[in-house]
Amino acid sequence: MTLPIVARNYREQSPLVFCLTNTVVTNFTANVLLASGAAPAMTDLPGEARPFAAAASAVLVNLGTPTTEQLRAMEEAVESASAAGTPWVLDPVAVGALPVRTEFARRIVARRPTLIRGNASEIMALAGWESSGRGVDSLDSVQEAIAAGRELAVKYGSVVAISGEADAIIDAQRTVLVHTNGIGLTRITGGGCALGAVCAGMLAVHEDPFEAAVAAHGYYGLAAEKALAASSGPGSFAVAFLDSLAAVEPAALETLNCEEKTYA
Ligand SMILES: Nc1ncnc2c1ncn2[C@@H]1O[C@H](COP(=O)(O)OP(=O)(O)O)[C@@H](O)[C@H]1O
Ligand SMILES: Cc1ncsc1CCOP(=O)(O)O
Repeated sequence: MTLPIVARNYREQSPLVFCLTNTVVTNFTANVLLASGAAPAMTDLPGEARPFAAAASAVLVNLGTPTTEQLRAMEEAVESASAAGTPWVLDPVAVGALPVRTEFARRIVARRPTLIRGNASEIMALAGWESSGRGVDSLDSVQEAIAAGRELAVKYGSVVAISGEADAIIDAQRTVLVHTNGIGLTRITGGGCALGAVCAGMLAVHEDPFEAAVAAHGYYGLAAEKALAASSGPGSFAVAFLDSLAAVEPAALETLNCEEKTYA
């Protein structure tokens, strides 16, 4: 895989990532994109979403705090991104746990996201499986969700990324586990949501979405490890994480601990 090249292209090209995301993590997500070298832009107004999705490098649709109006803007953005060939990421936050977004996510996924990114419970629920999410958190393991992820990948032609102790990246043929220590990210809000934005940016700079997703997870996880070593609790971790995103060298991805899995 060409992971360092993906990260280098990301820094050099600074993709414009249009985020329709939740109110909890908007500011953090913008800072994560800036620190990592991308350009964030947030709007969720119907009427603006359509032209912007066609002009942006990539689009993130995150269902964390949907409003009726935001859902309309998301439909516009997805329609427009699909027509323009703009890569887009679906993050099905709390799908399975809450009804309105679950119905919406199951409908919009049929528009074939370039990448579906979520925790194990969200991916299982999106695939129509029994799951045991607790609000925005997963109570299921990545291993339990891999078969559900593959079902989504086959059905919609999407890459699927499942976050957890190790992150699983899946498409119809391949499954790779990315091993980094991202535990610090589970102690602040937005750790998963901002990862979706970085994934969107990496998709914009590399033609193979599977490799782009692996690179995004690896880069993000390496930054989290560096930040953990430099911090003394969740507050200082959040600040150190931004510094680490800016400091991680693309070449660090050469030695990323990736495990290719084969399943029957
Ligand atoms: N148990 C864990 N140990 C180490 N890192 C984790 C663990 N769970 C999640 N992470 C990391 O935290 C980040 C956010 O993942 P997660 O918390 O699963 O997302 P979400 O916020 O969507 O539930 C990812 O980079 C993931 O690798
Ligand atoms: C707490 C919360 N509630 C609705 S969205 C959200 C943010 C969740 O962010 P993450 O799952 O990335 O920590």
